[in-house]
Amino acid sequence: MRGGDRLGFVPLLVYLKKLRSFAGGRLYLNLFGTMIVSLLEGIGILLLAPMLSLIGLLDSSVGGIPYLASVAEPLRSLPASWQLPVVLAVFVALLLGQGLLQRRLTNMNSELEQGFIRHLRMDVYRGLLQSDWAFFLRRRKSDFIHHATTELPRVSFGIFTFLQLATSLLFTLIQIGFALWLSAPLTIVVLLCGLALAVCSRSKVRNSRAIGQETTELMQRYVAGMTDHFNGIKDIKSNRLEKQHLTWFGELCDRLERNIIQFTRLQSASRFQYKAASTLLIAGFVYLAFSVLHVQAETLLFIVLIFSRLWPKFSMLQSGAEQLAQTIPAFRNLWELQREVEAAQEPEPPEESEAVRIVQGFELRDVSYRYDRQGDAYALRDVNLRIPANRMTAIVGKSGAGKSTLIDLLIGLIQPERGEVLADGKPLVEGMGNELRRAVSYVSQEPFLFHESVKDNLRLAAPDATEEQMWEALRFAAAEPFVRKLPQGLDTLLGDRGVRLSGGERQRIVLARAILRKPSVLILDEATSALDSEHEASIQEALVRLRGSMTLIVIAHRLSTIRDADQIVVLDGGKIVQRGGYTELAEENAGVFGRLLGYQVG
Ligand SMILES: Nc1ncnc2c1ncn2[C@@H]1O[C@H](COP(=O)(O)OP(=O)(O)OP(=O)(O)O)[C@@H](O)[C@H]1O
Repeated sequence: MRGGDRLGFVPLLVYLKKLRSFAGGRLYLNLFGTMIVSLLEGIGILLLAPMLSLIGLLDSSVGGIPYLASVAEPLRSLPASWQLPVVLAVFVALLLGQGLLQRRLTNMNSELEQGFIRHLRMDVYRGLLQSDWAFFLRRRKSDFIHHATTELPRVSFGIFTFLQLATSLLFTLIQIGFALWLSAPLTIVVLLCGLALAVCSRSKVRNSRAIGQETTELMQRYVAGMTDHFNGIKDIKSNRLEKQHLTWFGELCDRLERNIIQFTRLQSASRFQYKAASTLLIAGFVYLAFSVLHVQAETLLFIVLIFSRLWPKFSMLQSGAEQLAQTIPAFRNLWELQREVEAAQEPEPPEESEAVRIVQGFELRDVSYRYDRQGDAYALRDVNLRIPANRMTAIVGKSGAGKSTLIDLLIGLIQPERGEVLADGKPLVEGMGNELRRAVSYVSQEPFLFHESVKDNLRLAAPDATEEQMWEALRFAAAEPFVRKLPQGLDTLLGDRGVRLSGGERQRIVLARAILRKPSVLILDEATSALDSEHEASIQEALVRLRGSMTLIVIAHRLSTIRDADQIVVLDGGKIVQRGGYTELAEENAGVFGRLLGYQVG
C-alpha cells in the first residue's frame, strides 16, 4: 500500500469516506452552498460592468465585452434616473444575499466540522478501550494522548482544507469559463502561466509534507516527554533533575519552533512567487494588449479585473495544497493506529443477562508465555495449576517470577503461547476473556482512583449501589473510619484538586470498590502492600470471611498476608517450584518459600 501511495492520499480518502458516511446529505448541501456563494460573488463582479457603463466609464457598445450590450439594453429602456439605482439595488441584493448565505454556511460548516471531530474522537476512543491487552503492551500510552490531542484535530483540519480546496477548484473553473468567454487568448496565456508556476511549485508541496512529518514526530516526542515527566515529577523534584529536563524540553521546543517557522517561510515564499508573477503578468498583459494586439482600453480594464480575481484563486489553491500536504502525515498516523486498533478488537460479550459465576475454578495446562516471541525469555514455562472455586489461592515468588503474567492469562487479558487456560472446564479461547472478566474484580499493584468523589469512584464498579452498601464495602476494606473523617464524607473530591490520600488509603478505597461489585473472583495483586500491619490484619480477617462465597487469588510479597490461604503456589523464573499449605511449605526449609520466609522473619 505504502509503495503504491507515495503521496499518502489513501488515508485522506479513507477519512473523506468517514466524513461522507457521518454527514450524509449535509455534506453535499454544504458543498452546493459554497458553490452558490462563489457564483453569487462572480455575478456581483460581472455586474460591475453595467455599473461602470452607466457611470460612463465603459462604453456599452463596445463589442469586446460580450454580455455588456444584452445587460445594458434592458436597462436603457428604464427612465434614466432609475438605471443606476436599479443596478445598484441588484448589486446590493446579490452581495447581501451572498453574505447571508455565507453566514449560514459558516455556521453549518462549523457544526459539521465539530460534529465530525466528536464522531472521530468517539470512534478512536471506543476503539482503544475495546482493544485487547496485547495491543496496550505494544504501544506507548502517550501515543494515544498524542493522537487524540494533536493528530485528530490535524486530520479534521486537513479534511476541511481539502473540501475548501475542492470547491475553490470548482469555482476557479467556473471563473476560467467566464474569462474564456471574455477573451480566450488572454485567458489561455494566464492559464499557461498559472500552470507553469504550479509545476515549478511542486517541490513546495513535497516539502510541506516533509515538514508535516517532522511536526508529527516532534509532537509525539513532546507529548510522550511531558507525560513521562509529570508521571515522574516526584522523582524529578526529589533528585533535583529539573535542569536536565528543562534542557531536554528547551531543545525540543526549539525544534518545534523551527518546524513551524519553516512552514510559514515556505508558504510566504510561495505567496510571494504568485504575487511577483501576477505583477509581472499584468505589466506584460497591458503591454501585449495595448501595443501588440491593440485591444480596446475598456476590454483590457475588464480583463485585468477578471485576472485580478482569478489569480488569487491560483495562489489560494497552491497554499491549500501545501496546507493539505502538511497534514497528510497525520492522516497516515491516525489511520495506522485505527487499523491496528481494529485488528486488536476484543469481541463484545452479549448484553449482561445474569452475572457470570465461576463454580468449579480455573486450570492451566502446560501453559507457556513469552512477551517477546523472538526472544528466549519465558515469563511462564510449562505451568500446570488448578485454582479451585471459592477458595483462597496465593501466588508468591520473587520479583519478575511471573505472578502478574499468570493472573493476566487467567483472566484472558493475554493468550498462552502454548497450552491452555480453562475456566469452569471450558477453554478460555481468544475473545472469551471479556465475558469472563464480568465475574472478576481485580485490584492492581497501582490502585487507581479518578479525580471524582469517593462515591463516584465507588459507583464506577456498581452504578446501582446504595450508600448503605458503599459503607459496608468500605467497612470491609477497613476504610470506613477515615472516609467518615473526610470533609464531605462520601462526597469528598479525591485527587489533585481534592483531598490527597495516602497510598494505603487509596488501596483501601480501591479494595472497597472491588468488593462492591460482588464479584465471583476477587484478585488482589499486591493490593495491600501499602497497608500497616493493623489494617492489613483486619482486611485479612474480612477475606477469610469471604472464602466460600468467592474465589480469592492473592499475590503478596509480604507472606503474613497469605497465612490463611488454602493453597500457596510458589513461582520462580516462570515455573512452579512449590505448592501446598502455609505450614507445609514453611517447613520445607530448602525450598524457595522457606527462603523467602526466612528473609522476612529475619
Ligand atoms: N510488558 C512486558 N513486556 C516485556 N516483558 C515483560 C512485560 N511484563 C513483564 N515482563 C517480563 O516478564 C517476566 C515476569 O513478569 P511479571 O510482571 O509477571 O512478574 P511478577 O512476578 O509479577 O513481578 P513483580 O512481583 O515485580 O510484579 C519478567 O521477567 C518481566 O521482565
